Amino acid sequence: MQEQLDWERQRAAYIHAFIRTKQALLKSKVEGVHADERELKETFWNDVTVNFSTADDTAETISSIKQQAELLNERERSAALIKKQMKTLRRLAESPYFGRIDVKEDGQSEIEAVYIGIASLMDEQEFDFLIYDWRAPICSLYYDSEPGQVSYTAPAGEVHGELLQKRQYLFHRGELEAMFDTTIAIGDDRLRAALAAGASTQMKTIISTIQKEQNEAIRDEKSAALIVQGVAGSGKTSVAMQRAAYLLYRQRKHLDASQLILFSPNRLFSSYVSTVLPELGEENMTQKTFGSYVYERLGKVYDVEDGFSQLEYALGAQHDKAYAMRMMSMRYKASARYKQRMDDYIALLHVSGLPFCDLLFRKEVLISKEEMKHFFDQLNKKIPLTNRVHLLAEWLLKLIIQKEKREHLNDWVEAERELLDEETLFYMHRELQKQYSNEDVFNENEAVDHVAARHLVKKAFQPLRNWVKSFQFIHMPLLYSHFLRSDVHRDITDFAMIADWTESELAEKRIPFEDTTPFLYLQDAVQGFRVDRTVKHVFIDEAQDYASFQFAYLRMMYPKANFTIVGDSSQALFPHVEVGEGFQALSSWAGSKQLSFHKSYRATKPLMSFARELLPHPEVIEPFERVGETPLLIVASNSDAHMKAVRTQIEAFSTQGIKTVAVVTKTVAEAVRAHAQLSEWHDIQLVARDDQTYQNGAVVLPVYLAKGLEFDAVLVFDASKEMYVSEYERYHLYTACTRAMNQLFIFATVAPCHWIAKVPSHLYRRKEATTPPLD
Ligand SMILES: Nc1ncnc2c1ncn2[C@@H]1O[C@H](COP(=O)(O)OP(=O)(O)OP(=O)(O)O)[C@@H](O)[C@H]1O
Repeated sequence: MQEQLDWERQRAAYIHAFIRTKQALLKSKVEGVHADERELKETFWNDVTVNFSTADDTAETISSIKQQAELLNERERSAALIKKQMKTLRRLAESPYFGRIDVKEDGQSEIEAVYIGIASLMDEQEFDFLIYDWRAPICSLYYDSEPGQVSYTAPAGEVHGELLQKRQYLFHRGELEAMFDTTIAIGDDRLRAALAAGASTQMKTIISTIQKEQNEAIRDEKSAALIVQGVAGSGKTSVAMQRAAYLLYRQRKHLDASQLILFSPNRLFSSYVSTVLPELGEENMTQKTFGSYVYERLGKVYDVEDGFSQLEYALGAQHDKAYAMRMMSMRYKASARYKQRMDDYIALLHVSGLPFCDLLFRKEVLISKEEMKHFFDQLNKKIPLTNRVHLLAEWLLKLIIQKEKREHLNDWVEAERELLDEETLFYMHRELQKQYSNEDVFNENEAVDHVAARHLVKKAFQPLRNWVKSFQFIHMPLLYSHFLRSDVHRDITDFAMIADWTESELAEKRIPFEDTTPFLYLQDAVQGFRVDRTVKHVFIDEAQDYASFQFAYLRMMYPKANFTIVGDSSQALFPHVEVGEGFQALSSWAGSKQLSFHKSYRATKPLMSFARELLPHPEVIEPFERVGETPLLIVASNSDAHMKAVRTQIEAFSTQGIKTVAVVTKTVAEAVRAHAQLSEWHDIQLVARDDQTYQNGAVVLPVYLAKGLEFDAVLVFDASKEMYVSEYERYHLYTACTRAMNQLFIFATVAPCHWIAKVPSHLYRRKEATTPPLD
């Protein structure tokens, strides 16, 4: 083995030297391009013949400017390309490869040693790949296969052969530190080492330790929708991110990062994953949250409730007398049944027509809703509904122009003209003088009056044009309530109450979160769907929190896109989604492929063995073998003792130098209260909104903002008896516990909730905390 290690060290040194030479070459190349660029900029006008005397001269001038600009652009593009190559080389210099497979293809006499790294490195003179990009087809064998007969799919078809050996390498600052031969997939030791390095506030890449089941998801190129149901910590987000990098590499001729979009659960999460693609040498993709998308579309006109406010209500407003009704409203409106009923309703709109709003100008009706209805109804009903709406908009805009022309004679114009300030009048004079500078006869004052009147009328009419262009002449709240009042909902108990409540919200221009997607859908159905055909791939993370209605909507909005949808039903946090309902709906998508991940990598074995017992079917989760301490349940005799115990633990973590510590609460209100008390003693951050960022250290946050993230240590702030009661609060508790990588502490006053009480006692330690002496 020593002999082989020496040989590998020599090769590593050779590769290192090769990279250095290449770096030097690129450095001088980029300097040359920059020098060219500078010279081009300095001499730009020397090489352009500027002559505007005749049309031909002008055309020639423009063409020569264009030519120069193109030259400059070309230099800038080459400089950018070289810089990208230099960046890749810098990464390779640090750790050139992490794996090697020896493959003998059928029909070939030679054994090829394939070294695998973050990017490929080629010796162009020898036509030799010194390093293969991990995304190259042959590298699939590294992740999937054990030594023996193997095959992989190459662009030209299936390749068969024998895998003779698999080796892993550890580099530190460019130096080969260790290597291991392995017969199984990717050695557990390497993975354990990666996980033991602990949590960080930016997600890490996993390319050197991708597991077989993960590799299948990353490399799938056939499915129109790849759906991954995976337990907590099974690598769903990691897979989604490496898959994006994989697709960008494999389809690089016709796919770039701007055509990829990721729907993430919140902005904290967006920032957590934002470094993965750049680290893999790719541009970042666009990231959105569903809430931000809805806000973009409806937020200008309506007060749109966000998902987190809805959740806070669901978790904390049980005393509200409308609570049961609201919860029912959330579930029903998110369901596939509700969408189907809305589709049926929309299909009839071309006959039943639409409700309109009066167009008001200075508090008076300029065009009445009856006039609109009259125009709309006399249009041929065979014309699609959205086209008729557009025809009505055109007609309204024409009427507005006509009315605008007559408006300057009205008294208000005269009155407002008197109020125009000096500066505006001065500019009007100047404009007029410019316009009429060659004319002899010119009554300037009269002309200014005229211009001022036109200016005032135009300004006053502009909002009317915008109103029409944004289709506000359709009374959307009324249309939505017509749908609520239609008798298709008769099988829903007490639906009249839901309809009354929704109408009263809409009357105040408020849209409850559960109504946002249906409302948008109905609005788009009459105004025309604003689909985005440029997006080629949509990634949806934490998909368990999407209702089937939301999935259906997104699918329609991105008609040219394939989908990668990852989630875990056991982490369903949102009350509007019936657990598993959204996922079930996905199975009917044409061309979809479903994969399940059962192995959980994030937490140590004792932590995951405990957390899975919180679920109805713990057996489906397979914890990864990694040693650690069992969770500690601390039951305090009263709230003072409870607080003291939490404080003591945070202090202990700080002394131990643990970098990421999260105090996880059920709601934001609880987080604010906890933070108020803890911050008297510790330097601790509060994350109460999804636009806040988190650096290292201790943080208090509600579970729905912690979802998707991970921490070295997690303290479940309060898991007392009355805190986690219902079935879906059970999933909140599970989500909170599964954020921990290495240490988990659960606090309760008097008694823990029954979800914890039913966990077998050998899976955790228990400690009592009594009233502390006064500080
Ligand atoms: N193959 C792997 N190699 C190294 N680390 C991995 C691998 N798979 C997962 N991990 C690590 O496990 C942790 C959990 O991964 P990730 O966040 O992708 O899981 P998830 O399924 O999205 O989790 P959750 O649903 O609980 O948020 C991360 O630290 C990730 O780096």
